[in-house]
Amino acid sequence: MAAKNGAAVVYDINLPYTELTPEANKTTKYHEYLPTWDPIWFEPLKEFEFEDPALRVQDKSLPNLLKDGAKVSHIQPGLGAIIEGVQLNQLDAAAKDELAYLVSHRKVLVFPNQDIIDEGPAVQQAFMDYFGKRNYQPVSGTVRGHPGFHIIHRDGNKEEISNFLSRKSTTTLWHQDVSYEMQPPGYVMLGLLQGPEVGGDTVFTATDAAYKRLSPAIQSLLDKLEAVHTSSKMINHVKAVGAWSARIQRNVHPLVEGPSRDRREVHICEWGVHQPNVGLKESEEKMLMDFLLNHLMTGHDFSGTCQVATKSIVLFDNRSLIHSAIVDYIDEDRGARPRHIFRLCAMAEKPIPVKKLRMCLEELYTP
Ligand SMILES: O=C(O)CCC(=O)C(=O)O
Ligand SMILES: [Fe+2]
Repeated sequence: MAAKNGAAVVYDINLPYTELTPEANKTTKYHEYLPTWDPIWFEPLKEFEFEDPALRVQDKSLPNLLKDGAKVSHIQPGLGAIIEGVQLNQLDAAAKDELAYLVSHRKVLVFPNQDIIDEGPAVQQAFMDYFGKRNYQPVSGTVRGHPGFHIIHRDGNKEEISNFLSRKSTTTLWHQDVSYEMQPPGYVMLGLLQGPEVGGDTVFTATDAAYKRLSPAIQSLLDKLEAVHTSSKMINHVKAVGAWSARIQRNVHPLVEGPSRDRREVHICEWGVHQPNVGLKESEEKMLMDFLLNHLMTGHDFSGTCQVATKSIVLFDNRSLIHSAIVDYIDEDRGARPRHIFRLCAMAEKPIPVKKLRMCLEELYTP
């Protein structure tokens, strides 16, 4: 097999689509997007060049993106915006650069009623390829023929949800997407194919704002630390549900990092904030993690909720946020009401040890 940088090699073995109950089979609207678990080998990634499209923008009034009729409503003063009157499938290169600029400044944008939702996986993947190197996640169900897609489909899923809640007191799982890659995703797209009328929202917390709130003493301690990011827990989950997965990814990133932009963000992984050179002890590491997680999760002045209605596209900057799905659309008898979402990630720069907090709570069952 020729070693290509991060390429996906799809074997000629088509496993059946995720099995649905007859009821879920009827309610599912986008069968083409049901998760498939065909064996795919992902070549390890080598370092690659990344140029952030946001850095090409000169005119900060964003005239190519925000034309007449576009409406920008902030979700929270420092975070998030709902953009109406813009169709993502109509954007040219200059407008996409401005989109990247707006995403990286507001951190998360919601675009309701997007026609691109119905244009198929090839069009959606091509759109996201503009924003960085395509990500193949080695541990998730994907769209057959389009291994860049990561799919979450819930309809019923009674056993999975009750197993999960037998160990956890909430469905909230704060994380950063695919942070175990050497060059983790920057721009990320979520597309809601089908969702409940109420609920199924996504919460976001800004890790640069969280860092700024800390005292200089704590900041300078965090500045010296690194965190281990690994896909091993997700792979264990994937194996537990009987699926196939290709490789464990593990990378060590600075805990606090700063991109070529002007802010500091914290990047943490739940199962490791340690730096052998600094030599934190286990109890110190635990104390620090508990403190940071609590700080990030309870900082409602730098977090917000996005209402993600059917046919919405959400774009967020994975470098300066952590986020969580909210699985609150569960009926006692049936389990989850239908919710079907795809995620596409565009990988960005290698985290560099300057000033931002990379946070990942990836004890996840899916992402
Ligand atoms: O379902 C959502 O709202 C978010 C999903 C997510 O965080 C992920 O797939 O990584
Ligand atoms: Fe995620």
